[in-house]
Amino acid sequence: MVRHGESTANALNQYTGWNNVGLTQEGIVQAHVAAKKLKGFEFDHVHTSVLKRAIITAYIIQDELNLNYVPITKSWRLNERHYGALRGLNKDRTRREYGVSQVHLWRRSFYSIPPQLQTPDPNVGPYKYLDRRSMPVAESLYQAYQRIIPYYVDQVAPRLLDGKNQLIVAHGSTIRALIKYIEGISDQDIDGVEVANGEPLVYDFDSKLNIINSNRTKK
Ligand SMILES: O=C(O)[C@H](O)COP(=O)(O)O
Repeated sequence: MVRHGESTANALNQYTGWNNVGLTQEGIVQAHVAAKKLKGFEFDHVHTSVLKRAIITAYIIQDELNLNYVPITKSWRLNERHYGALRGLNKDRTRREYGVSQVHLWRRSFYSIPPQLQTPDPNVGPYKYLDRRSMPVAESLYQAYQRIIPYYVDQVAPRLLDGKNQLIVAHGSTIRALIKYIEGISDQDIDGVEVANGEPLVYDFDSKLNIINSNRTKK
């Protein structure tokens, strides 16, 4: 699993969520570095969100590894957690306005829901055929987990059980949800898990999907 390279919003320290921002030059470099770290891996399938910062990172990795031919599935279910009315705001400014602990809760607690949008965004582009009731106005990590894990269970786990290596290129909270599920981390302890841009996280599983090996550093 790889979190996309630095985005233009990351560089401005802005809440992003479902905002569709591109990569910075640094983010492009991080994607190439991630690919170099994955040298030697062969993937049978690539999964990503419908947000371009993840898609471009996935394309860079596939290109660098000469795996352009590998099928890729883009799903809204792998989108970043929806940041509601916080999106586009500067994280330091909200710390000054709402306090450090409130911002920490919004960013890292499993159940805290950020301030909601008045109405969901219009169903256009990749969300054209998404049931309006599934369009979030803000998500806690718990709510995002509810739409991310079914994707993993339906699309990733069966291929793992079939012995297929896969690459997931997604977002900080998407990957935190997947780590929580895969490692069985508690609702409280997920609070301390951070995912850096462009740092590949590798899991090896046995035939029953128990983890045999992982490079994730636990604090
Ligand atoms: O959506 C965002 O703002 C970032 O991708 C992740 O933000 P976080 O570090 O606040 O979870």
